[in-house]
Amino acid sequence: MHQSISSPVLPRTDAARFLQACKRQAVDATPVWLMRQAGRYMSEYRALRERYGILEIIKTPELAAEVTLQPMRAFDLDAAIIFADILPPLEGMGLQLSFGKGEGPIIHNPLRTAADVAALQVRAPQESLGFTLEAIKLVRKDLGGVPLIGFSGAPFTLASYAIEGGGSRNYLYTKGMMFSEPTVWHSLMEKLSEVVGQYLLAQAQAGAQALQLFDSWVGALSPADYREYVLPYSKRAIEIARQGNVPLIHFGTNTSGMLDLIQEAGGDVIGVDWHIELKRAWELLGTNVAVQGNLDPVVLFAPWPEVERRVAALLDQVAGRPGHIFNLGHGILPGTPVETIRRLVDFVHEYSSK
Ligand SMILES: Cc1c2[nH]c(c1CCC(=O)O)Cc1[nH]c(c(CCC(=O)O)c1C)Cc1[nH]c(c(CCC(=O)O)c1C)Cc1[nH]c(c(C)c1CCC(=O)O)C2
Repeated sequence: MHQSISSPVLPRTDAARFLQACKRQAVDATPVWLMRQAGRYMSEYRALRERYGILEIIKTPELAAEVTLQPMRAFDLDAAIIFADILPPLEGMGLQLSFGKGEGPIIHNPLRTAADVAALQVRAPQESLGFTLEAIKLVRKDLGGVPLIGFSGAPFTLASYAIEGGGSRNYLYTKGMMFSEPTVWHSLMEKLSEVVGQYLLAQAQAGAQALQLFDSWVGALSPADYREYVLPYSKRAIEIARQGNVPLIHFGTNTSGMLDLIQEAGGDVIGVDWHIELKRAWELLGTNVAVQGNLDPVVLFAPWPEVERRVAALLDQVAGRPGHIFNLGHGILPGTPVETIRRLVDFVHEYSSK
């Protein structure tokens, strides 16, 4: 790979802010980063995607590092997130993954039987996911002190892709295994919690200064099912990751009815979506955690004055309480205007520092 592909990021922001907020310390301005901040809404990303597939980018550390830096050069963000995806750990376990054109991820040999689960391998992340660990080391050199977030899918969300074979609306096969074959389910979740925990820990050891666990689809479960079939495994993964001694953000969507359980599973920061007022979420969670969120990503398609009004209202809800990290409630959508992102990041800093 040619060296000149990545140029360093000049830190404009106060590099300490994001990690201070994770620890609920006072900050000069609310830190902001955005889930899926590298991606198709940026022309720089689309240009690289014309030449390389998404898995090719993820598995080439120089390219993954470059894509990680693209939004950092364009916006005054307070943290970078390593460019990867939640699904490659499943490849390491023996599942065949591809990204179909415009259809999202496909697992070609989904898990359906006890034998499928028994055949899954638990390999060391250094062996199966070394490319992301390498990308973390590369990108740290160019970040000028701005913190880098490593991440993993959570056991439930990974199980849902592994069992359904892709995205899903009703999780019939996933819940089918959970409800009808609980022994198989528990054995799968045991393996996944080990893989996820070790992967997060390895990312911290490679240089990630914070970690995020994405349990994107866990809101599909009832609180009772979460408690019985998921919580112990997310908790186990987080316990392993904690040996890395970096703050951990525990994120899910549609979790308003089980925030207490998400918190019980662990995390220094709880990520919430827009189905609950941020202030109310924080009241339910109590004073021992920081919060991240929670603007509806579709708001960013509105005219700027409307975006500004809503962002100000969100910041007002939690003003004066240390430990808020501004983010969307879920990932940036393709087609989001780049100029709105630029104004959003600057406005969060400006408004919250007054
Ligand atoms: C569920 C999930 C996935 N991947 C991820 C999640 C959890 C977060 C969430 O809930 O949104 C996480 C993810 N995926 C990607 C990142 C990169 C880091 C960042 O946030 O900038 C992160 C953090 C790159 C990606 N992962 C993917 C893209 C787009 C693919 C492309 O470039 O063609 C990117 C930038 C592909 C992907 N990957 C996944 C899907 C469903 C898809 C297809 C749908 C889509 O295109 O958005 C699985």
